[in-house]
Amino acid sequence: MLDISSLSRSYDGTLVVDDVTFRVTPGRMTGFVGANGAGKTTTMRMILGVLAPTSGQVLWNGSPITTGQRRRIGYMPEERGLYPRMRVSDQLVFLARLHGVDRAEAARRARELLDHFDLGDRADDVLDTLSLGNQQRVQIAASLIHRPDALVLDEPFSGLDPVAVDAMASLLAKEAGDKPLLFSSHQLDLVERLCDDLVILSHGKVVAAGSVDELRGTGPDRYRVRLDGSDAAWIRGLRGIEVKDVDGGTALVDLDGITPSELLSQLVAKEPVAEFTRVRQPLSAIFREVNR
Ligand SMILES: Nc1ncnc2c1ncn2[C@@H]1O[C@H](COP(=O)(O)OP(=O)(O)OP(=O)(O)O)[C@@H](O)[C@H]1O
Repeated sequence: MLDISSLSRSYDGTLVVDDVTFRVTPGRMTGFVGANGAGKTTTMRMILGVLAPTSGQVLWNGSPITTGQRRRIGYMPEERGLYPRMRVSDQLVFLARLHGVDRAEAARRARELLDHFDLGDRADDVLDTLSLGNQQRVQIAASLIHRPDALVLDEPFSGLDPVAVDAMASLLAKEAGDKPLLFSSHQLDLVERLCDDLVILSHGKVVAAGSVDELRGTGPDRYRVRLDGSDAAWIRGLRGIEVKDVDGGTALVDLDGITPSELLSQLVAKEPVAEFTRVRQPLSAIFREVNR
């Protein structure tokens, strides 16, 4: 269990991470989102210990994290940091060796990851001869090379095409298994699809955190209603709802003091109902709301 506890960081007296607290639960993918400059990278650097917090701490299984435990985190830094002129496999073996993995195991693990990532035939190529997307895959492989106990990945999916994103995401989920996995992203649709939990940062503060399901359920109690008839305008006259939109036989309504069954009863009393669906907020709406 990885806990970020009241972490703050200031630069020249300006707080850029402000009392940030959240949990990265093992076995659940946690997405870390926020506008440019919100403080995601700074927070991740403090988790890894490459940047000292002004105050607060990082806990591993309830106790302040040690240097040894930090070394067991797989980190993909924003600035990346592989050697462009080094062969792909040599690079992975080198990184594994830095983590204390013996040479034979490092070579085996590098081969295994490259095969998983469909890069087996590029193992002996120099990194910068690979496409940017494939270099990105190698970066992800590098964060996994020492079989880490947790993963902290800064924008791991940037630059990948949608098919590669899905492939990488399922490999990451498999590799992470029941370990904590935190990743930052600007791609909200992707975060919504992949993550179990979400932390939204705005101007250095956590403005929303929880399971994606919980967060999407926090908006208005909104329903889409499709009637058999061609004009749903009459529902504006019903009590206990606020009609947001009417388009032919379809209407979007927020409940305002009545239950869904009460609304449905009022509707069917007048006309057959072809569809009655709860509309959950997309993540993009929550994101806009908290960043206002
Ligand atoms: N070394 C530094 N010196 C001064 N200010 C810094 C330094 N590093 C980061 N900052 C500032 O801290 C704030 C947070 O930056 P950070 O990189 O953590 O945001 P971010 O959420 O990762 O942004 P992005 O999504 O654009 O990568 C920004 O205002 C940035 O300018």
